[in-house]
Amino acid sequence: MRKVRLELGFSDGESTALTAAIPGRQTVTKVKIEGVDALKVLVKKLHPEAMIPGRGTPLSSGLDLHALDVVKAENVKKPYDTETAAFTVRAGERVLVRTGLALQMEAGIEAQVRPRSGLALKHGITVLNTPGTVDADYTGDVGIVLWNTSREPFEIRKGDRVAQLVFAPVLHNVKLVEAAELAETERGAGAYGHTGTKGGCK
Ligand SMILES: O=c1ccn([C@H]2C[C@H](O)[C@@H](COP(=O)(O)OP(=O)(O)OP(=O)(O)O)O2)c(=O)[nH]1
Repeated sequence: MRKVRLELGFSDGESTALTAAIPGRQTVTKVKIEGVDALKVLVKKLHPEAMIPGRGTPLSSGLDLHALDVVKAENVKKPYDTETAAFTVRAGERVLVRTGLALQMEAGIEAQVRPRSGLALKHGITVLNTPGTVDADYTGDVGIVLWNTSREPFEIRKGDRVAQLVFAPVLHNVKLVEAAELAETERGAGAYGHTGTKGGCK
């Protein structure tokens, strides 16, 4: 008989350890967790035509974000333009795609705005500041800084899924402590190609 130990850490810093006996030389191949609620993130429509994002498949990391309108940088504060059905992003141009949605997240969660790979590969459409950071305490429109890297204009219709939103854990309680010296490491100050590109790592 062998024992395995599982430790659960909670958001308030508490933790609990569970110990279970497993017979003989068997290994644990599956851990099933029940009774754990999904993390809830509030979403508010800032315009009735805004669309709530969803996952393509249950285990998709991202929820696809739908375009409500498209504005240039100087017009981000303007009211939504829901009269225009299709917006053209010129070759090389960057725009803000507004979703008409606002979020409210608990401390410890951030949302990241990321490109969709199909649009990137087929049309050269990416998110310029990827991953865009949506702070837990930001309650304005979730925007997508979209960049048409191609030589062709790209059309965005209202409702198109042009980027994806990934929720991720983030540490807020990190304190920078000034130090005169840092401990020695194998890498030291080596960076920007320090380990090369050929062959395997040692
Ligand atoms: O792709 C993005 C990036 C940012 N934001 C919103 C949410 C985020 O919380 C806020 C500020 O983003 P960030 O900190 O990246 O921008 P900044 O240029 O540093 O502005 P600020 O001074 O407002 O923090 O803008 C988006 O909606 N989409």
